[in-house]
Amino acid sequence: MTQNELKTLVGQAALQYVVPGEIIGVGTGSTVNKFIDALATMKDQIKGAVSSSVASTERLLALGIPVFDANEVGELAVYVDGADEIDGRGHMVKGGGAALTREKIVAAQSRQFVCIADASKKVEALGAFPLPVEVIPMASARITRQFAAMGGTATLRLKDGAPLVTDNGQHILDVRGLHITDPLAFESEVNQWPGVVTVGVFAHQKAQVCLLGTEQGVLTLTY
Ligand SMILES: O=C(CO)[C@H](O)[C@H](O)COP(=O)(O)O
Repeated sequence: MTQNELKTLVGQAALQYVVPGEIIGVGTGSTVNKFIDALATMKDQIKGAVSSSVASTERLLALGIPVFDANEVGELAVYVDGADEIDGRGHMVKGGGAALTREKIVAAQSRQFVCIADASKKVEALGAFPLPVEVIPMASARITRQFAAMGGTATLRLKDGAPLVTDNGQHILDVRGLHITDPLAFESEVNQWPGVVTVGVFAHQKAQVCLLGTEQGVLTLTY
């Protein structure tokens, strides 16, 4: 199976976690796009979605799924999102699509995080994928130095030759060379650095379930 087919498989499999009559938390990325397409087949059974990005909002609305502001709704039963890496305890690296801040907000508002990913995302330890960190632009040079002091090399993410601007109007640093042995402690520490909006380690907002797309079918991992 191609990676695209595996993404379709897990996107469809996530429908089993959709609670009829509820508002669903929806993440961002190519795997989530498959979930959104599948969700459209049961749009009459749900109230709508809370979205983690402008891109997902546009896709949801185009398919006729109402999108609610996070502040208009209470706790969500389930949040479905992809990941760039997921370890054996449900800790993830996210933000390859630059949506990490809103993803963490919607995840925090949800009782259950269902991660959907193809098998290439499963890792022993986080850190091979460059770690996305959303930062306030005026702090990016200092934050780059702080990562250098812990052995990481941060580079400003560009789009069309200019710094990428997130949905929140901020910048993204991608950090290579980190060894994240304690994701909870790492996330807590980096989150405290002035100018860091969100670090792409999701350990406090980890997954409770991962639907992993493999050649043998969908593997359900629980944490
Ligand atoms: O964190 C994300 C976006 O910010 C995505 O969930 C992550 O990058 C995985 O994306 P894809 O499903 O396209 O591989």
